[in-house]
Amino acid sequence: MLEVTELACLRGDRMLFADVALTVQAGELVRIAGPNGVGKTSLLRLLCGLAQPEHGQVSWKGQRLERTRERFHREALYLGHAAALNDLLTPLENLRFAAACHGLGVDAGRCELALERIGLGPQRDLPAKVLSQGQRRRVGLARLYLSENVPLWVLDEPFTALDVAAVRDLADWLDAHCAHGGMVVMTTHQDVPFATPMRTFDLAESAC
Ligand SMILES: Nc1ncnc2c1ncn2[C@@H]1O[C@H](COP(=O)(O)OP(=O)(O)OP(=O)(O)O)[C@@H](O)[C@H]1O
Repeated sequence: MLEVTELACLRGDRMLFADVALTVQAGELVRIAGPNGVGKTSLLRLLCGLAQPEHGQVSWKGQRLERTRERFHREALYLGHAAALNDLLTPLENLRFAAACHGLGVDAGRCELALERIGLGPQRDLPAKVLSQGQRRRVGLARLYLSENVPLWVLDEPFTALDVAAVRDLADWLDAHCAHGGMVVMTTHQDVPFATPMRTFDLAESAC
C-alpha cells in the first residue's frame, strides 16, 4: 500500500498544495485531477521519492520511503510526461537502456516483444529522432509491458499523443494490471474508458 500523509509541496517560493492525504491499495486505479499548474506532476514526483516534500511523508508498505528506497525502486515504475529518449538510439536500444537502468534485467527478445505489443515493431531499429510524437510516447510506454511484476505504476499523462486504438489498448493494459493486484496512480486530462472503477483525487481541493 502507498500512503501519503500531510504532504505539502513548495516549488520556488510558492506553496503549491498542503495537507494532502491519500492511500492507494492493491487493485486500485487513482487519477490525480486538477487544472494546469495545480501541482499534479509535482505530487507524482513526491510519491516516487524524486523530490522532497516541504512537509509530510510518503510510505510504501508501512515504511517511510526514505527507509525503504531500494525496495520501493524495485516495486515502483514512474513514467514522466516527456518521452526521455536518446534520439541517436533506436526504440529497441532506448527500451533496453531504460529497462537496465530500472534493474529489470530483460533480454532483447522481451524488449522486442514489448515494442511489438505497443505497435512499434516496424520502427524498432530506426533512430528515435525520426519517430512521430505518438511513436516516441509509445517507446516509453513499452516499459509497462516489461513491468507486470512491478506493483505500483505512477504515470504522468500516459495517454498524451496516442491515437484512439492505442488509448483503448493502454487502458486495457492498466485494467489488467489492477485486476492482477497492481496499483496505478496517474494524471490525465482525457476521458478514458476504464473497466476498473477509477477513484479521482482532486488536487485543487488541497491547493494553497
Ligand atoms: N523548479 C520549479 N521552480 C519553480 N516553480 C516550479 C518548478 N517546477 C514547477 N514549478 C511550478 O509549479 C507549478 C506546478 O507544476 P506541475 O507541473 O506540478 O503542475 P501540473 O498540475 O502537473 O500541470 P499540468 O496540468 O499543466 O501538467 C507550476 O506553476 C510550475 O510552474
